[in-house]
Amino acid sequence: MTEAPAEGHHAAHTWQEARQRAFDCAAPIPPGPVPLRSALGRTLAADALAVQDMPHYASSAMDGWAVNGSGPWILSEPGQRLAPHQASPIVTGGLIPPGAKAVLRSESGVMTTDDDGLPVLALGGTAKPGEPRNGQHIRKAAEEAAAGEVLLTAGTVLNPAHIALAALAGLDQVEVLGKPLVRFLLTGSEVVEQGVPLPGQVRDTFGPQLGAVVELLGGIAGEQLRVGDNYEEWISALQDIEPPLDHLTADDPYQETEPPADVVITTGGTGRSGTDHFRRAVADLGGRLLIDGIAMRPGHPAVLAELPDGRFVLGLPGNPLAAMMALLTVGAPLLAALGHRQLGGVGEVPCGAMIDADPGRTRLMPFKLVYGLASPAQHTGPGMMRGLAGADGIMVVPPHGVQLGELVPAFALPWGKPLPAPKSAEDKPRKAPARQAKKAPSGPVDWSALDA
Ligand SMILES: Nc1nc2c(c(=O)[nH]1)N[C@H]1C(S)=C(S)[C@@H](COP(=O)(O)OP(=O)(O)OC[C@H]3O[C@@H](n4cnc5c(N)ncnc54)[C@H](O)[C@@H]3O)O[C@H]1N2
Ligand code: MOO
Repeated sequence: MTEAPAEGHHAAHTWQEARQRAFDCAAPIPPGPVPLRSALGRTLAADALAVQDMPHYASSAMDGWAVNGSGPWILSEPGQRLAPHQASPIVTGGLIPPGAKAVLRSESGVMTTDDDGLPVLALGGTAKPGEPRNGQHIRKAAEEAAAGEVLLTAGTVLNPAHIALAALAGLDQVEVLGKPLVRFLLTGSEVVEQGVPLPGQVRDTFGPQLGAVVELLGGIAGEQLRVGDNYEEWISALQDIEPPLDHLTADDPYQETEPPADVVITTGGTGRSGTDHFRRAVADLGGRLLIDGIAMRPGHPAVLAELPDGRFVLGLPGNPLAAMMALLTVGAPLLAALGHRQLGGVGEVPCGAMIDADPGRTRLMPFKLVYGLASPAQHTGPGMMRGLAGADGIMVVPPHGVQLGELVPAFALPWGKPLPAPKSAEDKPRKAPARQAKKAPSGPVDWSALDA
């Protein structure tokens, strides 16, 4: 389907084309090892095996004495081989000495003397008859797993217990599917990071937000770099957006420092004014544009490029809501492709309003669900965040508009609940024929909640 070009002078992709192109242009990042401390939420690319028996030695489960045979026992030095009727002190987790058959808990034994006045250990205290049974209170070697046993299978999404198990198994790192590392280049000399902005200044919405959204979209949020509106700053930031050298810790075998980014997300500078440098910077670096504008609103100036070193650069418009819509349209499929995931589906919701046509462009409208109908949110200007902050999802309104009650394509927010499942056939609203203006049904819908 070809839509008319969006505002401006260049042919843009449709919303659907842009999503698909962002997904198709990237290949999954190959698997690689990560240290256990970075493995949470990662997907195992290969089975994780026990490096050695677990536990790898027989140990005591109690504080007390390792004993051989029945009492009374003559005490010997800890760690030495025990002959029958010998015992030696041991603590929980201690290595069971050769010859030991069981562990007597400290509360079940007493030190006393034999007929010759020599010190011996005898049953006493809370000891039960027959205590200790053979093997009692000994954690046998390999009782959890034998060396080489598969503990976690490929495909497992690692939770904290999996990571602890891998550590217990003697692993320092695990092989996981690739996950895109994203760095941020936030531009604009009018942007301030804290306090109340003066006229002409604007509070930065991206710094506190983008990393979190990228993580929700399956990326790893890396460093943020800020530059003003000067072209030289822009280009050197895009060239050198690798971490500063003082982050390098040469003696850390697991690299505390970030590896090169897979994706750089820039904010602002996508327009075509003198201070908007995205396209020129990409061209000067020898990169190529993959998406140059999208026939959608808001977010139409979004750009996606690939640099000669393989990094993708996603240019988000400076307007905060526009940037989010561009990120969900282009960034989400790109990160999914790089991260071994499928292109997210687009669902449908019944529309709670009639939305006029806007030839040539798709509109992305934050909506709230009111009695099961998607009602366009208020406060959704490209520079506003209030509508999105309270939204249940985003409607993808086609250029020809939507009739009241008609099903409209929609997607859930990365931080929100999934869209409600479509209702059964009988109570599913009918798809109204496109472009056919119908009168709004005067059915028994209570709109009072919309005023809330
Ligand atoms: N003549 C035209 N002007 C504009 C067009 C157009 O088609 N023709 N499109 C408008 C649309 S739509 C958008 S979106 C913006 C895109 O602008 P840029 O990507 O070049 O972004 P900037 O100009 O740098 O900033 C736009 C706006 O966003 C604010 N901003 C920037 N960074 C932040 C931040 N970190 N936090 C909050 N707000 C930020 C900035 O102050 C501007 O108000 O172009 C329109 N113009
Ligand atoms: O398309 Mo702009 O991105 O509306 O704010």
